[in-house]
Amino acid sequence: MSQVLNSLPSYLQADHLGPWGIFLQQVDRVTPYLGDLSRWVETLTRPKRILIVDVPIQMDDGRIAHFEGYRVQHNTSRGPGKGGVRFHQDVTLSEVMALSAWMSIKNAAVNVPFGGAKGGIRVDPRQLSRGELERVTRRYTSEIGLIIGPTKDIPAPDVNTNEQVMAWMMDTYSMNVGENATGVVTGKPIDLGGSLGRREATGRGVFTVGQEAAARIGLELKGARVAVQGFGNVGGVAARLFAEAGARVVAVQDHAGTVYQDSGLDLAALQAHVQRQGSVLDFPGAQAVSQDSFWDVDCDILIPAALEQQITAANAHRIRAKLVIEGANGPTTPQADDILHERGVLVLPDVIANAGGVTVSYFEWVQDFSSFFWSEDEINARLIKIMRDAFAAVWQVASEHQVSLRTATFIIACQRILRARDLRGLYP
Ligand SMILES: NC(=O)C1=CN([C@@H]2O[C@H](COP(=O)(O)OP(=O)(O)OC[C@H]3O[C@@H](n4cnc5c(N)ncnc54)[C@H](O)[C@@H]3O)[C@@H](O)[C@H]2O)C=CC1
Ligand SMILES: O=C(O)CCC(=O)C(=O)O
Repeated sequence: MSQVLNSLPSYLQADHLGPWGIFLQQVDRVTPYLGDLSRWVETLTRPKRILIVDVPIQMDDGRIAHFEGYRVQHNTSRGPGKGGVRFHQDVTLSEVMALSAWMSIKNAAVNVPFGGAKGGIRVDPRQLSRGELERVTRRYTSEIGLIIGPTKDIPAPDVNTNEQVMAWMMDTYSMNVGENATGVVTGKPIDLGGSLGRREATGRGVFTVGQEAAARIGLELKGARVAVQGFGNVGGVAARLFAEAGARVVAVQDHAGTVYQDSGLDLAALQAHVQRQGSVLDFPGAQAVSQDSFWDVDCDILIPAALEQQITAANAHRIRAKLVIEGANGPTTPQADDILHERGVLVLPDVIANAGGVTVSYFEWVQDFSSFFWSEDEINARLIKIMRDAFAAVWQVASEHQVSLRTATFIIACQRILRARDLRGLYP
């Protein structure tokens, strides 16, 4: 690690092997390409603002339960903080810090006028009743209300949060400030100022850049074998779009199980099964395989669309895909990245591959401010153009510097962020 990283305060150094540590390693890799702007690079290694909140609620049985919540604003040089909120039993500060930093990079990579932020609550929402979930959401929103707002920091859905959670967040914030603040969150229901196309946007972005990358490496999508980890908002939509393009989705893994079908899974039936049963487990007609065997599946395209640190030095050698498209944030460790690179596997990094969601969140925010709503065709066309242009720029920088697509995305994004920082200057 460089001297910049050694000079960090202890709470930022605590977790070199966790997600934040991975982000720091990624910054280390990009620094040599930043020229004069590298004098500002330490900015990226110190989140602007970290808020840790206690979220007490009354459970249905009368007990008082406390949950730990976070909101981290990594960088706001290019605009208000923007990024999702995750409800998961394993959420940590390191994770939320890294996720907020990847938002800064992602937002700059697709050039939407936002900084990076992210939030989370350390809670397993599957263990909560609907009433408990609503109380946790509303209390958390009030607690982070100190720092969020339509021009300050705008949350959105992430793992285990959805349109309903965004509706509760918007309503709570609006009640607290005494006005209808639809622009405080994105990913809302359409009836409350949400945008057409937002629900599918991340998966559509994954598919769009996947299409571009496949064309560059001569991989025909028709008949291509696809394996997807995570069958939620991102993985579910991406799988469907690849299947619609003629690919065969042969394996799907979620938190509870892995299903495999050599002839291709019936995704509509699988989606209905998940709605009913809560997971892909026991999907009729498919073969159940162990969680670990997922990495050995014979496929051309692998889409990790669940959580961080899934592709590691322990399984990267086993991956048979030619193309990995990171729907999830941070699914590949730096060691695994190097192994895949040496093996000639092309990795489309999260910071560009899953930027479709925040791109349509940007459209939603703009529509809320203007109270003028666009058609779904208009939204999808604008989304696809932004994703294709961003991909082309990343591809060009990667070729120019002979670096990975991840480092190329970081070069473009860090230059934009640090240029904005430089232009703002220091006060006084
Ligand atoms: N929702 C969005 O718009 C965006 C999400 N992302 C990222 O995409 C990833 C997935 O997010 P969503 O689809 O929104 O979440 P989701 O909550 O809709 O779905 C998550 C999926 O991952 C599965 N999963 C959870 N733990 C797992 C494990 N240990 N092994 C295998 N599968 C597991 C769940 O069963 C579920 O199918 C996350 O990394 C998130 O940060 C990135 C950009 C935008
Ligand atoms: O739509 C957004 O604002 C952010 C989505 C998100 O959390 C992500 O891209 O990881």
